[in-house]
Amino acid sequence: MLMSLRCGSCVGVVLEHRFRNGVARRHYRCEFSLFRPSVCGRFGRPGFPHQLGLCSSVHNGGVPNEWDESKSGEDGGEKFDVSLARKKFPSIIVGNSLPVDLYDGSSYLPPTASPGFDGYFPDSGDSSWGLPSRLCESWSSLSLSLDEVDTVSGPSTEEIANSSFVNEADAPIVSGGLDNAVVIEDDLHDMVVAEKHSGSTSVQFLLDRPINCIPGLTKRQCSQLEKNGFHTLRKLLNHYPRTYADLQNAHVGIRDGQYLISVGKILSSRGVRAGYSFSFLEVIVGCEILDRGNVTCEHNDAEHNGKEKKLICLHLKKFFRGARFASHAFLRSLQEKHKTGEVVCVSGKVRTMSSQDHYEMREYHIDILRDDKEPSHCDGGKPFPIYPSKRGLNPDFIRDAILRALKMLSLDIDPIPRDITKEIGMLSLFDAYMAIHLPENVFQADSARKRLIFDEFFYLQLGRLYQMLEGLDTEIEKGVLLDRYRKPELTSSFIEEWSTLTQQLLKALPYELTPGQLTAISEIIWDLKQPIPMNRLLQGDVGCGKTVVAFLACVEVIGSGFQAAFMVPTELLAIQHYEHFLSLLENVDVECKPLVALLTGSTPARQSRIIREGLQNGDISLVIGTHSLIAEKVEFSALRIAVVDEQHRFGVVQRGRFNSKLFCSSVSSKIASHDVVEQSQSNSHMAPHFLAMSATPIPRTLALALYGDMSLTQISDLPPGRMPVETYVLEADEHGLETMYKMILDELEDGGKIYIVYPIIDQSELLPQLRAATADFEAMSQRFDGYKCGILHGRMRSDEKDEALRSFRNGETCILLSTQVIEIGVDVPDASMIVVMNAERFGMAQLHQLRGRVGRGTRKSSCILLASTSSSLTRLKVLENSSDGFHLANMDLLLRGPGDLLGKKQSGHLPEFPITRLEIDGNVLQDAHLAVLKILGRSPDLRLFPRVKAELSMRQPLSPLGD
Ligand SMILES: Nc1ncnc2c1ncn2[C@@H]1O[C@H](COP(=O)(O)OP(=O)(O)OP(=O)(O)O)[C@@H](O)[C@H]1O
Repeated sequence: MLMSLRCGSCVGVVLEHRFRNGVARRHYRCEFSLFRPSVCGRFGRPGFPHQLGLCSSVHNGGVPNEWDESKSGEDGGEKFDVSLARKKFPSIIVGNSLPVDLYDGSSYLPPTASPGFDGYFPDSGDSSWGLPSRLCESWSSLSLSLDEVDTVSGPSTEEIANSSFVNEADAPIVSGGLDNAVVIEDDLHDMVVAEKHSGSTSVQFLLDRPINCIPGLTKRQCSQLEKNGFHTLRKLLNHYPRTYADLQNAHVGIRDGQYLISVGKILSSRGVRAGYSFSFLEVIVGCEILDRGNVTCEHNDAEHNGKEKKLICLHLKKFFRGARFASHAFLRSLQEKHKTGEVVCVSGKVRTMSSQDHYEMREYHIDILRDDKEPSHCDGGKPFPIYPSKRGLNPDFIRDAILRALKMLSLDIDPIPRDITKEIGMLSLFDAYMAIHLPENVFQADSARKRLIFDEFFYLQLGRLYQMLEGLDTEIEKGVLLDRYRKPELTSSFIEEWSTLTQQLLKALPYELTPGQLTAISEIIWDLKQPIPMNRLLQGDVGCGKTVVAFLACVEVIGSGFQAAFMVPTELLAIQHYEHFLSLLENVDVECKPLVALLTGSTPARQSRIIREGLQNGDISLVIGTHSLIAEKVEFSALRIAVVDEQHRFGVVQRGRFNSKLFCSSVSSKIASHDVVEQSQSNSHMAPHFLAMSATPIPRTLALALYGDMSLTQISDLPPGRMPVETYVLEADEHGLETMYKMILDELEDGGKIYIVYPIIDQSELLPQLRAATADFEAMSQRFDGYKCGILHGRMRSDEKDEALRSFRNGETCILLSTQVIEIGVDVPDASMIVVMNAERFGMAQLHQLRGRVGRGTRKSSCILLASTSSSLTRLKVLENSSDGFHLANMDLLLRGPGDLLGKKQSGHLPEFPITRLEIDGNVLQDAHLAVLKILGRSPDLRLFPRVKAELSMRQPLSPLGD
């Protein structure tokens, strides 16, 4: 229940009483205090800390205050006598009675949480910004301008409702707006929100208003922003910080090679001509940091902030080669880019220099902060946002524009009802925007990050499920579908529901599927039977048996009269899969076996033409191949599933092309069975199902998979009898090499088969430290006399490669010297040892993949990683201790850096703002899934959530199925 009344002591205060179970809670908002602090100084003071707690956000209408407490007791939760109140205050609105208009709501300014962010408001440029004491004036002028530019409307039912949820963990009761007040029980809440929706359209589209609605920006500034892609408020607000600087430089000691992010002043900048065609730029930045030598555990913060700081000099160097870079004009322009005295934030890896406290940075990022900002005395230790640079835009200007945009936000910009986000511990969208741009601390920023990732996942999944529901006719069908999603154990098909061909293949397998494989294939087949294209990532550690699962999926569609395509990144793998599939098919007891083809870059032209014809007329049911499969000339008659192994190895464009190979309506595959002809007719215009496989969940892949709206299937067990691969990290000194040779010999004498992997094919003068496969061939053959060596690398012809692998597989050769060409998918079950030369040259995920080439049978296997630099030992030791691909992917993420904020770039260079952290983001995905089910469970057609629906179509235009 809501009561609206004026505060007796000042103009413009709205007192709201919300009731639940007879308990009233008071919320006070001083609408006008934001404009006129002098009228009522008790409200909206800029100094109020904005309580952006991690999960327990508190926004007392944006204004918690002493008056609140003194009048309403500790939590404002005293019993309230409605009838008495009604007598006293005729303006109180009870039940469905019409509202009494107390004031004109048109001048309403959303109760944004300006307090607490004051420290950040810019103090350059427009002088009315920034100084905390002037914040209210800023708001005042802002509000007026807002009105002038068709500002957000008065608070809607939703607005109040949302803000009430933000306030406390109390009832999800919607209080009435200023023009309407209704008592609503929980389950009616959304209905009313929907009804009142029409009144809040301007709020809904607030984020999509053009950039020129931001008050205080000149026309030139607006066009500058637009030129850089910031066309709307949303675009600007979604320009998230790349990282945050600790302006206090709380580093305690610097090591060589350490990644440093530090704030300091430019001491000098000079462009130096070092030769006719050689020059460099050196910018020296002086940074105050804590002096490690003087820091002991007992020292308190005060001491740290005081005399124990010391100045270090960072020498940022950039080198140029070429006569034109050595000209005076060029060097002058270069050095003038960095002005002495400018305060900057620098990040990059440091190298110690010969003079003490001097460090060199060769690959660095430099961001100009404010000209006048004293690094060590500002912002009270709050993280200072550093934005990705935009060409031609001054970073200060971007920051200012974002702050102005933030001030336009209202509490209710969130289309997702607060009760839902609150239940899963997410910030409201308003809080998330505030906290990502103006965090009080890194935890807040992280919570904001989660919420923003949540949104990405939420709308992707919502779109997908919504489309599925739209495809169903009856409420019962919709209910069943939602139920299955709620209970994932139901989203799998029973073996009896599989096509006859699939069941036959299952019977013919030389082993039993593991529980993980069985669940995976059941889920996939369930998806294959749905009327929308599957988009699924099949993940599992190396050697867990993903291939057979993918084969079964292909066979399922073939058994239903369609075609399947299986794309792998190397020719070697294509041949291996082809032969593997044929061998499995041999044992299948069916009358008409499907025709399988192999298509790679080495397939002779004539043969390739025949295969293409076979695919076009439907004679060929399964084609296995490399990226040749997505060549323009390849057309399918009835492609129903595209499987892509190690999908991250293919470029986005390549994958996209595979995706867009639309399945044509003519179903003419010769294997068509009576099973599913009926199904084929109903969805003959659907895009093919897409199944990606990966044993290396590298962050980028996973992030893309998640953002790319993929369902995830994980195989978490290994076939029985597998033993973990023993891993040894050796330094390539004399002792290490001897140990390695001895281990190889022992293994050979024991009947083992060994891969030796090299980083390069031929010895290179430029890289003398790297061992090469061809150069070592003779030496290895001599050393292990009596054991035949083979060689395999990417420059060999296709048939030579095939032959080399075949010889190794059948035991003719016991040692295979190879490059990383064997890294993906090569399956020789009795290979028992792998040695990786110059292991430091490989990424962790790569090494894990290489290690996965052994231990694929029942024989005990080992892996030797030979490191030629002692500095890489620590990194490699991680592999010694873990055989879990997911863990290693996370370690890679930590060591190489998390890439760009929303996974758009993978820099691998910076420990940037950590928006893509696997473990956490996995949970967020789960949360988003739950939220989607909640929303659709309440309203499958989103009728009750018009704002969610509008947002969905904004983000992901709802296209017809399969488009
Ligand atoms: N259930 C099972 N029981 C026993 N062996 C199995 C089972 N499933 C698969 N295998 C065998 O395990 C080996 C590895 O399988 P597969 O090549 O499918 O693994 P993978 O997950 O694709 O590995 P990678 O990621 O390295 O490509 C193969 O020799 C395969 O025949």
